[in-house]
Amino acid sequence: MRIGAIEAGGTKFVCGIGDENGIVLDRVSFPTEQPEKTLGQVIAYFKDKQVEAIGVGTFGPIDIDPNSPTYGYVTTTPKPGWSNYPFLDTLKREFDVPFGWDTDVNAAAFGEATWGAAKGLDSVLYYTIGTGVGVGVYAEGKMVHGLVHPEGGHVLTRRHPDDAYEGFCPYHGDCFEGIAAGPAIERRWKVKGSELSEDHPAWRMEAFYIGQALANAILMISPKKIILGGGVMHQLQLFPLIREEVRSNLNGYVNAQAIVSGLDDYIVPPGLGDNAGLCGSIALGLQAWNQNR
Ligand SMILES: Nc1ncnc2c1ncn2[C@@H]1O[C@H](COP(=O)(O)OP(=O)(O)OP(=O)(O)O)[C@@H](O)[C@H]1O
Ligand SMILES: [Zn+2]
Repeated sequence: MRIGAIEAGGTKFVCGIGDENGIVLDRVSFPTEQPEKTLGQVIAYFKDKQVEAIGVGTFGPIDIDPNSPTYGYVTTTPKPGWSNYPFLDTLKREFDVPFGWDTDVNAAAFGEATWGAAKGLDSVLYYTIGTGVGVGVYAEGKMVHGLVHPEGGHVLTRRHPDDAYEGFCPYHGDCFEGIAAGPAIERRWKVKGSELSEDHPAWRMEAFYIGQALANAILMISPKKIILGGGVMHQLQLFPLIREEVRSNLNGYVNAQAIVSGLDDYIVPPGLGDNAGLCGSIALGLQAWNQNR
């Protein structure tokens, strides 16, 4: 079967076709511009693709409450043109198929639980640490929705004693995203993260912040696996440093094998690699199709 998938990011859109096993059959990508233009490209791409469902995993914040009059809207984003934009309705007008709709990170968590590093688990957290920080929560076999959706990038972390950087979050300054996302690394050290050497002190400081956010999440959600993706996590030397910080923050309090002796398998990169987002959207589309049968 052919499932359409849209991974809508703040900088680029990825559209693709996948099958019911999460295999990506085709993909294209274009920059995120004004919604009329970008969604026009999305519609043109899917026009002749004969998909049976479409899954959308998108940047947010978004309205995911099916009973809300603005369900399927992007809500308060500063992204020019996208604030209060009826993203989902624009697509529904063109394609008479079931639609799945969730945040990019909830979708990625779902995709990883369906086909990736958390395959078979009913509980996983997915972090993307890139231009921003997003957290997807999949718990008890469902993507977590509440008042809105989880916004775990904006939790507060204690400051590193040697860190003078003020943070860039327009809402909170030095929240976790403000102090640990890619732009924070670049502004603090005056060089792009990708150009810092593997043993630069930046990575210990980065792990210090990520380790706190993860320890908090472990205490609050008790996930069975934590997956860390996004541009910054291409720095694989971060993984052992983060595990060390998590161990030290929890300090023996959480008595589970995964924490006590299994952190190497507990805090891991995406099993689906750079397809985590797109596969998540395929999984959303497949779920919508199944619910509609
Ligand atoms: N190899 C790398 N090492 C360190 N930082 C990197 C690396 N590659 C990209 N980054 C940083 O990650 C950020 C881009 O993140 P990503 O590639 O996940 O894109 P994005 O989709 O725009 O981010 P987001 O998921 O927040 O929308 C930039 O700040 C960039 O400097
Ligand atoms: Zn913030």
